[in-house]
Amino acid sequence: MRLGIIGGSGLYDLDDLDSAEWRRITTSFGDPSDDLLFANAFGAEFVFLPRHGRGHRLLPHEINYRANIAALKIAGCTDILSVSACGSFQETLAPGDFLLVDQYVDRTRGRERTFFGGGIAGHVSLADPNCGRLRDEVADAARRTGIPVQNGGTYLAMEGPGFSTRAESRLYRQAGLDVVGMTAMPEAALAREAELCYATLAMVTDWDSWRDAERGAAVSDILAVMHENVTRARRIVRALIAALPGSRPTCSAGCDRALEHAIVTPPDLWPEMTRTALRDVAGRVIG
Ligand SMILES: CSC[C@H]1O[C@H](OP(=O)(O)O)[C@H](O)[C@@H]1O
Ligand SMILES: Nc1ncnc2[nH]cnc12
Repeated sequence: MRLGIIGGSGLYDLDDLDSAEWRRITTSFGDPSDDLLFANAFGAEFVFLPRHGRGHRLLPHEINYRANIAALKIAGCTDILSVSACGSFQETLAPGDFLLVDQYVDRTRGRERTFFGGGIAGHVSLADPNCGRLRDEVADAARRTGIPVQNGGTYLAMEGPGFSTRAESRLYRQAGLDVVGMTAMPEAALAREAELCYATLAMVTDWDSWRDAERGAAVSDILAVMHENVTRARRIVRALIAALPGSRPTCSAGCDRALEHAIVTPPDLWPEMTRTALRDVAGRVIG
C-alpha cells in the first residue's frame, strides 16, 4: 500500500520526514500542479503533492486534476488522502474543526472530469464517492492524536474562485450540506476512475457567508485559521502514515475494482491513442 497525500490550501509540504525528494512526473493528461515529494517516515513510503503548487500559484479551476491523479497513480499510490480547507454551513462545525467527508455535491463547471472519452466510453459508480475503509482509518488516526474529527458529512464543490453569495450560502445550508470548498470535485471522481481509494479530510476555516452579523468568507480570515490549524492536520496525517499496513488489503469498499464493469465500448473498438493514454490510470483493465 502506498499513500498519496494531496495538500490543499496551507499544506504545501510535510515535516518530520526521514528522507524526501521532489520528483517531476509527466502524464498522458499533462503536468501535475508541481513535482511530487517522495518521502519516507515511520518506515512507510508515501507521496505528497501540493494541489495548488508550492507557493499556491493555481486557482481551483486552473488545477489539472487529471494530471494530479494520474501522476499519483504512476507514482504507485493505491490510496489518496486529500486535505482541504472549507467553509462551514453547520453550527456544529466551527473554524478549526475537522470533518471526514462522505458525500459531495458537484457544482463545478467546465473542468475535465473524466479520463474516458476519445473512443472509449466508461462510467464509474459514484453513489459512495469515497473510500469508507480509508475514511475510517483516518478517523482512527485522528482519535489516536486526540484531535476530534466528525466522520461523515457532505461537501459542496463550487466553481469559484469568488466565494458564495449570501443567498447561495443560505440555500446550501437549508439543503443540509455541511461544508463548501472548490477542489474535491472532480478530484474524487477521477480517483475513482483510477481505482484509487480516496478520502477528503476537510479543515473548517470559516462560516462561509450565511451568518447575518458577519462579513462572510474572506481569505485573510481563512488563512489565519489555516495557519493555526495546519499543525493539527499534519499530526493526523503522521498518525495515519505510522499505521499504514505494508501491503494493500483488497478494498472492502471496492475502490480498487471500480472499473470492473465500467467500460461500455468493446476492446476491439478502442483507439490505440486513447488506450495508450488510459494505461497511466487504468492499466489493470486496459492491458
Ligand atoms: C485560500 S481560500 C480558497 C481555497 O481554499 C480551498 O482550497 P483546498 O480545497 O485546496 O484546500 C478552496 O477549495 C479554495 O481553493
Ligand atoms: N467558504 C469557502 N468557500 C469555498 N472554499 C473555501 N475554502 C475555504 N473556505 C471556503
